[in-house]
Formats: sequence, structure tokens, C-alpha cells
Amino acid sequence: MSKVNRHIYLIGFMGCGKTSVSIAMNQLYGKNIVEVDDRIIAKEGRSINQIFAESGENYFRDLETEMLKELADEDNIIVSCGGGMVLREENRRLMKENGVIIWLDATPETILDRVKDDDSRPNLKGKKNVKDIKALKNKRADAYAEAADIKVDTDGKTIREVAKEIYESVNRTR
Ligand SMILES: Nc1ncnc2c1ncn2[C@@H]1O[C@H](COP(=O)(O)OP(=O)(O)O)[C@@H](O)[C@H]1O
Ligand SMILES: O=C(O)C1=C[C@@H](OP(=O)(O)O)[C@@H](O)[C@H](O)C1
Ligand SMILES: [Mg+2]
Repeated sequence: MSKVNRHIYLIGFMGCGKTSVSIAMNQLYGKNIVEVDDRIIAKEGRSINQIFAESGENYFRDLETEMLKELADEDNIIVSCGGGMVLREENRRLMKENGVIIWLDATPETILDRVKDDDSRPNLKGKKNVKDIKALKNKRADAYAEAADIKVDTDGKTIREVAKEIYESVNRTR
């Protein structure tokens, strides 16, 4: 085991299932989970839509980095990241230093189907169509690929199946 601190970081585009899969990993395997978005909401006392509208995306990204630094000191947790966590090189480095990084992926069609009725994501405002999702996903693809240790395609799999696949592949590498 090369890394002392073995968090599991879930990364990937919005709607690929990071939040749901982390909850399933808690239910199935008793793993402690941290939802970075929830920590930010609690710290700020406002929604992500409000934070973006009132303080800007860059302010939100600063909070994400701050959270990653705080979480580095905790013990063996599953960290459900927001979809933009990988955008900063510093964040990718912090995750690499502290655990194994799992990239959850899905096709734009699947993503659209999963996010279409949810208005809690400011970066999807006015972009709930395959073309725009594909474009933003492509823009971020290199960052996800650069960060990831393991990629899991989630199309056609249940949340529990994805959780099981992650659990098994992480244990194989440990
Ligand atoms: N593998 C899956 N199969 C079916 N629905 C899924 C799957 N993964 C996530 N979902 C659904 O998609 C929506 C977005 O999932 P969420 O966990 O919030 O994704 P993320 O945190 O990556 O944005 C939720 O309604 C969730 O129930
Ligand atoms: O990809 C993004 O830019 C974002 C993804 C969201 O998290 P999910 O990926 O869990 O939806 C949340 O952090 C915020 O709305 C920004
Ligand atoms: Mg989420």
C-alpha cells in the first residue's frame, strides 16, 4: 500500500452518480462518507445556486479547495466531490496525495435524463440538452482523465451495482 491515507474520491460530470453512489457505499459497506457540496452549503448557510449567483463560481471553487484540505486529515472516508472539483490542478494534486480517485462516467443522454428535473446545479442552467452537456463534458474530459485512477461507466447499471464495482476494484488495488 503506497499511500498512507486511503480516501476514496468520487469524481465525474454532474449526474454521473457521485452523491448517490457514496450513499450506497455507506449503506452497503458502512463506509464513512462526506458530501463536499453539503459541507459547503452548511458552512455558507446558502444553496449552491445562491453561492454562484451572489459570490461567483470562483468563490465556490475556493471553498472546494478549502474542504479538500480539511478532509485530508480525516481517516479513510469516501469523498463525494462536485463535478468541477477536478478543474483546479491543486485539487487534483490534493486528491492524488490522499487516496484513490474514481471517475464515474455516463453518456450525455443518460446524464440529461438524470438531471433534467433538478434545478440545483447552476452550471446546467439553460444547458439541459445533449449538445450543451456534451460540450461541457468534453471541455472537462482531460481533467477527469488526468485525475482518475479508475474509471467506471455507469450507463445501464444501478447505483448499487456501481457501488459494488467500485468497492471491488478498490480492494483489488489495495
Ligand atoms: N446508476 C444510476 N442509475 C440510475 N439513476 C442514477 C444512477 N446514478 C445516479 N442516478 C440518479 O441521477 C440523479 C443524479 O445523481 P447524483 O448522485 O446526484 O449525481 P452527481 O452527484 O454525480 O451529480 C439522481 O436522481 C440519482 O438518483
Ligand atoms: O460540475 C459542476 O460545476 C458542479 C457540480 C455540482 O455537483 P454534482 O456534480 O454532484 O452535481 C456542484 O458542485 C456545483 O453545482 C457545480
Ligand atoms: Mg453530487
